[in-house]
Amino acid sequence: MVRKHLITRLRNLTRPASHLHSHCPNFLQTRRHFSDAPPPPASALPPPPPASNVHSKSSLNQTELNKFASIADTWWDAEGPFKPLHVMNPTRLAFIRSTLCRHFRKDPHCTRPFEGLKFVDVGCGGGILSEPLARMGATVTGIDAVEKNIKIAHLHAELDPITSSIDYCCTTAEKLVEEQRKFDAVIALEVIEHVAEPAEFCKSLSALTDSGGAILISTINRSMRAYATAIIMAEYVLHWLPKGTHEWSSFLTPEELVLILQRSSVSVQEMAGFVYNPLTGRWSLSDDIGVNFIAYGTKNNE
Ligand SMILES: C[S@@+](CC[C@H](N)C(=O)[O-])C[C@H]1O[C@@H](n2cnc3c(N)ncnc32)[C@H](O)[C@@H]1O
Ligand SMILES: [Mg+2]
Repeated sequence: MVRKHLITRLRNLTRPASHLHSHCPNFLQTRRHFSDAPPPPASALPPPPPASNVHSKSSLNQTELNKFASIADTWWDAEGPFKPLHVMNPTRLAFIRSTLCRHFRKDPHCTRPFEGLKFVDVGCGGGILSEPLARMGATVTGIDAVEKNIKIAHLHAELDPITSSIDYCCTTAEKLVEEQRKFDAVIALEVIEHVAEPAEFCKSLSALTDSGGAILISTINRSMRAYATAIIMAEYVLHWLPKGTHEWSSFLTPEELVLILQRSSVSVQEMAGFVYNPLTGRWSLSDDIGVNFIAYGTKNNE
């Protein structure tokens, strides 16, 4: 049901941008289905650069990286600043399992459905997503721009023979592109709102994806509700996250993410929201993409 709604919305969204602009003058208004924030000016998205531009700009935003470096030793403290990611993990893994099993025609009920597939976890932090992916059989490369994160991730993964196979490296997506690395699935959860150039970052993620491969990105919608819940509530009232973790202006709306990915040769096939139930303390998948959301896309044939 959730999936049906979103797939119908996505059919409209994933038509070429030029088509939307020329035949659907109300496009910016229809965005309000997804976001209650005022629409950005039409110039908010830069025009696509020429195809010959092979050198991506750096995705590094040193202010953001400093924030993560300062709390790196708390990655595996389930009650620490990364508690929200730990609590969200089963829900986001459910989405990843279901979309990638369909994508790669794997049995979602088997214990190691991703056996034989190469995944890269971009902005892996301490490895809280990389580890379960490895347990599900994937050959995982985890990369992060913060050296301390990679050290923690490596030390933790060493505790278990299955996760000790994860290849952790302190680097960036654009550097892996320069090394001509390719993966079956490229996953970047809760990273894009912390990078310097989201559109360039998506181009790098796309370049890392093998033809026929898949991309998964999760982030926070630039909506008023996200400002109220993901920033005011989470940082200033409930103290789930350190104050200043997120900049509202760095969030992308689902529509912007779809367009940026489209310009990077990635077609978004499905989106889902993550919603928090304060009574159970659990997250679940929803068609409400007004705050936290995840997108699954496929690399177009070039
Ligand atoms: C909120 S954490 C998400 C961690 C992990 N993806 C997860 O969801 O469990 C964001 C991570 O992205 C990393 N990061 C930020 N900018 C990056 C960049 N340009 N390239 C690689 N990693 C980056 C940070 O160091 C941090 O570990
Ligand atoms: Mg974040």
